Amino acid sequence: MSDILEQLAQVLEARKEADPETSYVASLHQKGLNKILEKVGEECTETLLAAKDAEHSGETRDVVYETADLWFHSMVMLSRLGLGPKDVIDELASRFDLSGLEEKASREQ
Ligand SMILES: N=c1c2ncn([C@@H]3O[C@H](COP(=O)(O)OP(=O)(O)OP(=O)(O)O)[C@@H](O)[C@H]3O)c2ncn1[C@@H]1O[C@H](COP(=O)(O)O)[C@@H](O)[C@H]1O
Repeated sequence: MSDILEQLAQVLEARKEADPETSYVASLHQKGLNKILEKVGEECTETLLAAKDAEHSGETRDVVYETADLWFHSMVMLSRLGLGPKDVIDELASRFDLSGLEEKASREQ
């Protein structure tokens, strides 16, 4: 799994107990789950608007920026519920059919 996602998850855990005056993540936790979900919804809308613009303009920078905001707020939501990026990565991995790749690797040896 991405080291960055895992390191960010560790920072998010630590920020649960931080000062809401100085930590954005702590301020979200102080406001509660509904505020965190509101931010996930906002970032989702901003991401899809950026994607629609990108299809017309060919400029993809905003899509990457808004998707990072969406992933970040989704990670705060997961953290709030005692989950982390590993839970999602494991779920994706369980859906991923590795059989074709393993077969190809053994042919190449
Ligand atoms: N990756 C991020 C990150 N991405 C986005 N944001 C914040 O998410 C918010 C995005 O919301 P908006 O775009 O709606 O901006 P806004 O109008 O300021 O937000 P609201 O007032 O509506 O809540 C901004 O305040 C950004 O600063 C982030 N804040 C923090 N992090 C990471 O989280 C770590 C802990 O942050 P603190 O809790 O602030 O120490 C940091 O070290 C960073 O690595």
